[in-house]
Amino acid sequence: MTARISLYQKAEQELYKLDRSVKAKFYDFCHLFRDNPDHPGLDLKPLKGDRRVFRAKIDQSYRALLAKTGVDERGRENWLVIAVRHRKNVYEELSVAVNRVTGEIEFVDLSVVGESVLRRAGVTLTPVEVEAEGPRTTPATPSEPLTPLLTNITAEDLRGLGVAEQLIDLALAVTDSGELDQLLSGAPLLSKDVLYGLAAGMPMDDVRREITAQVEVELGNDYADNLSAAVARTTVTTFDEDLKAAIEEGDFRAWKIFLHPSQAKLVRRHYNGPARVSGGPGTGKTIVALHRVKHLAEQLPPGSTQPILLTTFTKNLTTDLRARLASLLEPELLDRVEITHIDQLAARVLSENSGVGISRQRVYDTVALNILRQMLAEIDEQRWNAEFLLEEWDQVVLGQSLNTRKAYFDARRAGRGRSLTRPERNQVWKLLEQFTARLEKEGVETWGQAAERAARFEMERAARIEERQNNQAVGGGDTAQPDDSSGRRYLRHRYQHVVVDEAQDLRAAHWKMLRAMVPRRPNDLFIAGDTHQRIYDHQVTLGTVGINIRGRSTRLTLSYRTTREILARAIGVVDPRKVSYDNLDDGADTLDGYRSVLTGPTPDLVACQSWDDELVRLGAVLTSWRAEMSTGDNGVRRDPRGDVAVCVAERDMVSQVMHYLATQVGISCAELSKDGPKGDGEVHVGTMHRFKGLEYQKLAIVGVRDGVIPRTAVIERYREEDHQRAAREERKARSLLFVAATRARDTLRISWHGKPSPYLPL
Ligand SMILES: Nc1ncnc2c1ncn2[C@@H]1O[C@H](COP(=O)(O)OP(=O)(O)OP(=O)(O)O)[C@@H](O)[C@H]1O
Repeated sequence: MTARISLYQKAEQELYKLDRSVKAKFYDFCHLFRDNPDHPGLDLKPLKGDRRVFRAKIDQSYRALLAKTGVDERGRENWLVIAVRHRKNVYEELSVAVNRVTGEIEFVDLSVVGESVLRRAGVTLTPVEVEAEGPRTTPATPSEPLTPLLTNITAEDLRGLGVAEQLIDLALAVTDSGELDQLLSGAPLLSKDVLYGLAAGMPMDDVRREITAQVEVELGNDYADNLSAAVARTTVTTFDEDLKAAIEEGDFRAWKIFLHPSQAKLVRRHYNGPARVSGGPGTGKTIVALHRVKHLAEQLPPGSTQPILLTTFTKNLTTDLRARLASLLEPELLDRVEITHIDQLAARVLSENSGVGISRQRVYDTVALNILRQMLAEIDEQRWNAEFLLEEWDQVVLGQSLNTRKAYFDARRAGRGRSLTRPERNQVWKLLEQFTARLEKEGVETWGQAAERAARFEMERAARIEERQNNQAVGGGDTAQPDDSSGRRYLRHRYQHVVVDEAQDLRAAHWKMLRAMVPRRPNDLFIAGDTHQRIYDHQVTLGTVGINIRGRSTRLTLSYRTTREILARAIGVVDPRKVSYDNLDDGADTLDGYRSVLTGPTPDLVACQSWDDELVRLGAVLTSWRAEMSTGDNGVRRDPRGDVAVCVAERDMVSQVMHYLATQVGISCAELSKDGPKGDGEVHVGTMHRFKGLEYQKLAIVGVRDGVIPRTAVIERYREEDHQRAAREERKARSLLFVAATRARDTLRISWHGKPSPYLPL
């Protein structure tokens, strides 16, 4: 009799942690088991508690726990490996169940539960093998008058929210977060999410709406006994296709195979229009966006016309997205996707339309600001300062595509701080006309201007497409006629689907351009972003640029990247009690319920005497990190290249840090540029802006002092003349530090000299 083997997600995670030699033996075990589950060497036996669960021998010390989930049409038995563990941690009471909310197979690992909790809940565990440790726990004793961690919650509540049956009494017996951690380290995902949510103070209704309802499916009456149907609903790795690779590649492959149910639901959902996913750093927004692209690509017919656009704000992130997508998609599916960063896309639209406009060198706002300053000095303009005018131009004039003075007089200036009288608007308009003429004369345009022009071209095209479709509907011509405006493209929408990552930083013009590039129909735009991480000045209400996400917004709350210790401090930086964040629409976004299941060392917050002192201490820490990381599991040496980074608060510090580390400490560095790391130096060094979207195992942030984070001089100046602008600058500085701090996976160290930044949670 042959068998088919699949692997439960939890079991796969357990495997990652085992010694290489045990992994190899497990692989051999699977081969043997597939050929003949009754092979005497495997010693397959049911447990006494749940007779659907069997144990089998991998080697002298390790056992596999398996559930027989059915027999296929060829008479082959289907087995699911639910756990791989040392024999002393195999107990007769272990069981599998089908979750009443998700309909998925669940295995509750009671072997990790703390003694005191087992005792309070009156649970006894009997080791399967005689020579293993004696029974765990004694019956409940009444002498522990401890207050439960979860109060005002009943067993029935937990059951309704989808907590695994075996965990309910135990969860109610837990008295502190340490016990909860221990209990949940072996728990099914939904139970983990629900219980962590409740423990973090999420109201029950929110847990039901944001966690349980997200993964709920309709189940028939016999769901509890039908393991075969339950396996079909559960994400598993099959032995034939993925198992070897999964074992060999370890955790790095996890996200490619297992999406959290709340992530998977977003990936596969049918949306009647634009949809948005939000969530704190590391909650998997990018992963969801990548899987969404895969899902959309799979629905499309073959071809290489790239009907899906995956775009993001910065150039270096497209490199990362491209690499991740290439590892997720077959080449033929990859051919259906274009990956371009948003400015590059705008530039392409402009070059395709170059016959219509003039081509100018594109410059950053800092260059434009200098030109404007110079112009104001030349004409001796004292009433308006350059920063205010540039912002007014970028946000109001360009932001709303205002082409005439009349339009500017009528324009809404919401969020701009001070109001302007009609004569003042007249003055401002005149100065801005002079300024744009000056830019033109110098042969330059800002990226904001370029985006605006590109949006206009695309909107005009969209209008022509619509017109032609209307004509066609009443008996007119073909929609695939050449479009004269570019001469290179046909008159149809560029894309069928657009997926956007880091959405919080896009400009209004970018959104208008994207909106025009894709027809208005289901699944047109999928938008991932977190407004707590907005580090540029572009705040957009999507509704005003024709993108309606109402009723199609979902928030992810579980961080996969950052430890709980790091999150706790990072949340203090954005301080949701003091600062409010938008939801890319008219409402507010929050980080409520944002949590991590990972734990690690408490971040180091280090006060230094001077910048030199900061450098010396940084060098010492990096040296110790290198030593620690170079010796991996089992003493095998490992190259920590690219896993450690130094993030600096001021531009000048990049070269200073790199020079110091290279010459005084002997650590080679790679500067994080707009295109990603330059060279293959061991430690990446860059400014906070460059860290957007990236992650590192260990991260040091240096120079986090008052006056720099935030730039007090700039803020004080604004505070006098433009209150809202000052508040915006402060919020941006908080977000910058928040983005930087949440790039660390395991270890975070923040240092400063002089007075620390007021945003540091000291
Ligand atoms: N289902 C999953 N299984 C395993 N790992 C995951 C999963 N989802 C996300 N991750 C991991 O968590 C980390 C963060 O994911 P991702 O970059 O998608 O988060 P994000 O929400 O886009 O973060 P940020 O807002 O900080 O850019 C990555 O290392 C990713 O591989």
